[in-house]
Amino acid sequence: MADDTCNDRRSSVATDVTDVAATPASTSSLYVVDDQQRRLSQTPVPSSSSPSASSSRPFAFYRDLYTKDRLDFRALARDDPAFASVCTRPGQIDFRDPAAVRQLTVSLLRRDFGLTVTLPHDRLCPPVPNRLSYVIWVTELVAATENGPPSPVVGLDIGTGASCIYPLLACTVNPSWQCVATDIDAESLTSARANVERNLLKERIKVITRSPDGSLVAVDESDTDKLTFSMCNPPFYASADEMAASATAKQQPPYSACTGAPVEMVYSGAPLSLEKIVKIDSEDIGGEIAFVGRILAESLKLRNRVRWYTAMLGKLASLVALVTQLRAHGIDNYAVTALVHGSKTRRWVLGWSFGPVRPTVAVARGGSDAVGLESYRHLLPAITEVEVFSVPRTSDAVSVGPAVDTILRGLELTSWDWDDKTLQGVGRTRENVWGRAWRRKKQREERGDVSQEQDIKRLKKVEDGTVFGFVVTIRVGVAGTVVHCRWLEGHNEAIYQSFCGFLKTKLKESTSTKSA
Ligand SMILES: C[S@@+](CC[C@H](N)C(=O)[O-])C[C@H]1O[C@@H](n2cnc3c(N)ncnc32)[C@H](O)[C@@H]1O
Repeated sequence: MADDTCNDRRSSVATDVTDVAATPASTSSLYVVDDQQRRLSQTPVPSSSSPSASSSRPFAFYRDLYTKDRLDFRALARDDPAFASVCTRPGQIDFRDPAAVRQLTVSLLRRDFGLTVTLPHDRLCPPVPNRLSYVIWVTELVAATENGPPSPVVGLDIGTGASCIYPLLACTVNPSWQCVATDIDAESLTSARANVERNLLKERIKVITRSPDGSLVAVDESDTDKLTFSMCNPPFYASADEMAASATAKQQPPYSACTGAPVEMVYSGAPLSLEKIVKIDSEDIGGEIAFVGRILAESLKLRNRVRWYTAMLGKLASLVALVTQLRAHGIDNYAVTALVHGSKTRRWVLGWSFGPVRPTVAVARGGSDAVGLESYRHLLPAITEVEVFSVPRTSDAVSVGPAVDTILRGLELTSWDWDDKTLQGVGRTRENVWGRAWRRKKQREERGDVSQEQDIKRLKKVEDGTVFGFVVTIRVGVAGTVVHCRWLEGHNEAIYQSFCGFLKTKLKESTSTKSA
C-alpha cells in the first residue's frame, strides 16, 4: 500500500505545511514540445454534469493546486470550521489523530474539488495531494498519447477503497471522463458507492464488486470493449505479519492499524509466472509487486484492450523489478514517474502500453522531478524527443521551416502534413524511405530491374501493421532556431534514430548550400 499517511510520516505534528504539500511529478516543464499538451494546460475544462462547484476549473488549476502554494492550514481552517475544530493550534494538526487526518482529507476534497465524502473510521484515509498527483500524471499520459480525434475516456481504478478517491478526482479534473471502480471489501464498496451517489456521479462512476480470485483488470465487467487506462494503489504488504513488523519497526502509533484494514494493505498472492523471468529475492516480494505483477500478467493477455496500464508503487525496488519484467516481455512503450511529497515521501508510478503511441519525455521519464530515478537511467524508457538541428540567431532562421518541409516532402512518406504557421509537421511511414537500401530499390525499379531481393531484405520495415510516426517542430527563440523531432508512434527505436540522423544531415547540407 503506497500510502504516505500511514507509512512515511516523519513527524506526527505538522508544524510546517510542507509536511503534507505534494509536488506532483508534473511541472510546467511538461509543456515543452507537445502541442496537444500545451492546449491541455491552457484550455479551461469544459462544464460538467458533476454538481461540483469547482468542476469548471481549468486543468492547470488542479495541476498546480498543491505545488505553487503549499497547503495553508490556517486558510483551510478559516474556510472550514470542521477543519478548524481539529487544529491543535492555529495552522497545525496532530497527525497521530486519525480524526484530524480524516477531516483534512474531507476538507480538502470539499474546498478544492467540491466533493462531499464520508470516510469510515476503520478504513484507509487517502492523502489528497498524493492521490491528485497520480490523477494528474494519468491525465497527461492520456493526453500525450491521444493520436487522432479525441475518443471517450474510460478509466479503471483497481481497488478503489472506501473513499473511491481516484475516480472522484479523475472525474472532477476531467469532466468528460468515466470510471469503473473495483474492490473486494464489502465495507469499502458500500462506502465507495455512497460517496459516488452523494456527489451525483453515478452516471459516470460505476462501482463493481470483485472477488479475490477474479481478474484484477476487469475489462469484461466494465460495459466497454476497451479501457483508456487502469490505475491502482496496490496493497503494500505481503502478509499481516509484515504489516505488523513494519509498524513496530517504525515505532508508529497504532494509527495505521486503525485507518487501514488488512484487506486494504495486505496482498499475499504469488507473483504468478513473473518470477520465472527475473529472480526476485523472496524478501523483496512485497504485496505490491505481486499485485502489480498480476496486473502485468493479465495485461499480456488483454494487450490493447487497455491503452495504458498503470500502478503506484511504494518501493523503488518494486519499480526496478517490474520494469525489468516489462522489458523481459518485450514491452518497450512504458512510462515512469516519481511523486514527491514534502521533502521525503516518494512514490513511483509505472505505466505500460501495447499500443504504438509514445508519450513525451516529460511524461514518460518523470520530467525534472524524476527524483530517485537517477541511478536507474538504464531502466528508463527510450528518449522520444531530441534536438536535431539548430542555427544561431544571426543565421537565416526563416529558411529552416521551408527546408524541413522540402526535405520531408521529397520522401515517399505515407503522410506528411506541414503547418507553416505553427512551424510543425507530422509524418508517418511504413518503412525507412530515407535509407540507402530504399534509394537503391527505387533506382532498380526505374531501370526495370526486378532482382531486388537483397535490398528488400536490407530495407528495414518499421513493423508489420504498424507505422513510424513523428512530429518535427521548429522553435524560434532568442538564442536561435531549433529543430526538434519527437517520436510519436511505433516500436522501433532504431528507425527513429536513423530518421533523426537523416534529417540532421540534410538540414546541414541545406544550410551550407545556402551560405556557399
Ligand atoms: C491500498 S488500498 C487503496 C485504496 C484507494 N485506492 C486509495 O488509494 O486510497 C488497496 C485496495 O485494494 C483492494 N483490493 C485488494 N484485493 C483486490 C482485488 N483482488 N480486486 C480489487 N480490489 C482489491 C483493497 O480492498 C483496498 O481497498
